[in-house]
Amino acid sequence: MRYSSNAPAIVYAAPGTKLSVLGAVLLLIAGCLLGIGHLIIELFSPIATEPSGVLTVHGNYVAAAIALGAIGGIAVIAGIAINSKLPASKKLRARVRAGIFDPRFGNPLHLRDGEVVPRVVCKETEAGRFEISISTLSSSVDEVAKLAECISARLCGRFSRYAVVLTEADVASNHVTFFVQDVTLHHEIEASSVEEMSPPSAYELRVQDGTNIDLRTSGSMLVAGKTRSGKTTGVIALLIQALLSGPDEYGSQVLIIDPKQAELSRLPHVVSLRPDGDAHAILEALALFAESIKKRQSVLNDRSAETGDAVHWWDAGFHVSVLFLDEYVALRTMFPKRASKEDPDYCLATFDGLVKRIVTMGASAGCYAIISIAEASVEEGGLPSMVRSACSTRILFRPTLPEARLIWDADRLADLAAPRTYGPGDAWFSSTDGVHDRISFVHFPVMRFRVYRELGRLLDLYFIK
Ligand SMILES: Nc1ncnc2c1ncn2[C@@H]1O[C@H](COP(=O)(O)OP(=O)(O)OP(=O)(O)O)[C@@H](O)[C@H]1O
Repeated sequence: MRYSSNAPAIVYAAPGTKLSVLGAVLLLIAGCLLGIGHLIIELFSPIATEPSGVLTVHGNYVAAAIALGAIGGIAVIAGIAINSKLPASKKLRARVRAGIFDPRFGNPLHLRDGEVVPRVVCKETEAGRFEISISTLSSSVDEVAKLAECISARLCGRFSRYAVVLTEADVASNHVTFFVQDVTLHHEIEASSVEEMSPPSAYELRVQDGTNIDLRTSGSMLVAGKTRSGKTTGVIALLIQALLSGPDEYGSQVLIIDPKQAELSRLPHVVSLRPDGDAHAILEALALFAESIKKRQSVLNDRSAETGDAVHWWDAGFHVSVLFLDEYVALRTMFPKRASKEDPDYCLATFDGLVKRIVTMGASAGCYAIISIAEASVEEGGLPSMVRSACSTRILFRPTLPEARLIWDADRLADLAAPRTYGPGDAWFSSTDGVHDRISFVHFPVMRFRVYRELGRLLDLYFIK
């Protein structure tokens, strides 16, 4: 199809609308024919020498009007029926095409007369989510990507709750995909008791309805966000799920390290700094966690040798083992940069070495670190690039684009649609599980029970077992 600056609006309408308009035109013509037939009778019957001839002509007009009226009526009804049965994706496609190509809406792609109009494909990926793909046939990727606002502006009426949340160009720059979703639809989990937080399986952690972290295909997690963004509550939602799985016989742990000496550090089995700032206990706990990875891996290796095939932790009856390092950047500053002769292991290098071992080696033995940083906008050097790249699940609470740039590569963010105003528990999330590789919006569980008390109770139960 080619662009025309004089094209009438109907050209870009949905097929049902086109049929209804055609039906309406036929009805109009039928009305005119009836009128003409009536006029013929009125004007010519008094003066005609052969009245039967006038009646025949009138009869022909009436017959034509009835035929056209019937066809027109059927076309109008069929058009309405087609429109009502049309899938939402097709309706959205028609609306977007009109918004982009109908000259009345301003020709945002600056197409010239006779130019081929880009192909628009729209599919509904799940309830309340659509992907609109527009080819870069006659315009550059940048020009097409700028259509996000124009598309959002066309999302009115039944699509008024929808917005473009992400724009992404394909690798070959052949088309740009706009991710449109119902921004009022809530997928969040609301749990009124801790039991409702049970994980769906031994290797999955629930984030929201339809979004789980699949630990089989992802590694350690990086969690960032400003203070009061819901970061700690979000991590607790994950820890509770690990605790509800219970310990296994292979040395699984739920180890919480909280250097802030805040609410978390008051819970049982949480490792914190000594009041004088000494962090030996933290290094010891990390060393034990790293040691447990070795032991678990050797169990898996023995099983693999026995069966002659790779045995995964989730097949071997292991439960997930989690290390939560709260305020990671602040925690690093607690360790001396240089060790003393008397205590050669007490230094930042030892801490970094242990964290590196855990995040790089842990996943294959079912051991995952959750590393939280208070602000994503940490100075360079605060968040070692090794940690950033090793953490394959990344979560940013109450995100802003400048913060997101420190968590994700710029090319993955360039296409994120204008950020909205986010509240506590709102986050951008990505994971390397093949499903959530693209950054998406999530809301972490709303837990309507005494979270810290339940966390403490579950920690006690976990370590008693
Ligand atoms: N998933 C959620 N949904 C709705 N509100 C939430 C959610 N998580 C947290 N909140 C609200 O946000 C407040 C701050 O949460 P939280 O303490 O987890 O933030 P934080 O980022 O860890 O802050 P800080 O760094 O100060 O500890 C909570 O008191 C709660 O009211």
